[in-house]
Amino acid sequence: MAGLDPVHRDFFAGGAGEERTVRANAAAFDRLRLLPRVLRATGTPDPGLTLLGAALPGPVLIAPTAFHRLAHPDGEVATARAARDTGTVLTVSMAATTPIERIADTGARLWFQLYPQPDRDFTAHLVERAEAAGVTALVVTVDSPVFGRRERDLRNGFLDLPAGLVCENLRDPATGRIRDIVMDPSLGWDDVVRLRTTTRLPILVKGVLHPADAAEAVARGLDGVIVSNHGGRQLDGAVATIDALPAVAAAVRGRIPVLLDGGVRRGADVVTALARGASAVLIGRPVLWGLAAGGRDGVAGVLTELHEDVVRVMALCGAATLADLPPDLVREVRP
Ligand SMILES: Cc1cc2nc3c(=O)[nH]c(=O)nc-3n(C[C@H](O)[C@H](O)[C@H](O)COP(=O)(O)O)c2cc1C
Ligand SMILES: CCCCCCC(=O)C(=O)O
Repeated sequence: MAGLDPVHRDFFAGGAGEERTVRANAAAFDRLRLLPRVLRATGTPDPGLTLLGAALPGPVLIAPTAFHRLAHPDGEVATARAARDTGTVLTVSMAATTPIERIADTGARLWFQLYPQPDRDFTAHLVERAEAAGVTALVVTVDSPVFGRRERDLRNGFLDLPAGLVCENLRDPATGRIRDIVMDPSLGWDDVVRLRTTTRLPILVKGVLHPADAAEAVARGLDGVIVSNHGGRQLDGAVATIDALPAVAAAVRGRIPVLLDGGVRRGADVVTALARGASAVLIGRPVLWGLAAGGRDGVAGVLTELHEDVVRVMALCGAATLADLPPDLVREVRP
């Protein structure tokens, strides 16, 4: 990407270990094909949906990604303006480089992603701050008991943000200092459920791949699961998300929304994920590339093109609405 420091580009593009899971997310979509229906007189398809009580124009949301000001000086504010102007949700990373209040000032619909910290009081403060800023859901990332081994970053010596950039939402209210993010290997289901004592926001768990964990999320009264392997940045060798999705959807049986991220790049990928049981999808890196290329306009361009592609693919599959995307629309082919 022109203008993007190669070290930062590697941070955005890279994954853990051999990057097998980064590649697997895309390769798994490549093994799936659509079996379209014809002569359904659909007219122009409507990809709108209601998710956690909110009407959205389409099923593509923005996944939480760290450090947007590495991609563009306007950082998360630019991303939020694009989300607002296209009507989608921006999931703000806990590792955002802009205070949540400034992001919320754009008027975008926001969710807030959280790594629960071992300091439970600080975690409660973070959640209260995000809720006060106006976010409408909490996304708890559960695939990171430890930090993945990101070999590009190790090779590049990328350990710290450049001078002037910090994780603005990690400011300690008592000292004014920025705290480090701690990946907590002692985190358990009880800790996630306990967040209910701090917030009335719906809680989604992000990073679920096993159907038994999805069933546990339902049993624990959580509000949604996001099938995710963190874009291949945590467990290298983890299953591709589109391969994990059908069993997760079967375990959840429609009781709470199932979302998916990882390798979604085209309208056909979105339609494939919805036919396999997702209510909606999220995209990570494409937003960062749009942001690096053109700030707000670059992100809006990525979101608009993908939205239009979803509508086109729905038309070509004979689907008038998202309810017209049954599992038998998707066929697996040999590699
Ligand atoms: C540069 C980068 C930073 C990320 N930061 C976070 C984060 O702070 N919190 C989180 O839960 N996931 C984070 N993720 C994972 C994304 O939310 C998402 O799961 C992944 O990017 C989806 O895959 P895709 O990039 O192929 O669309 C990050 C991903 C990337 C590429
Ligand atoms: C120690 C900083 C943690 C930032 C985490 C961002 C993230 O999740 C990623 O995948 O990168």
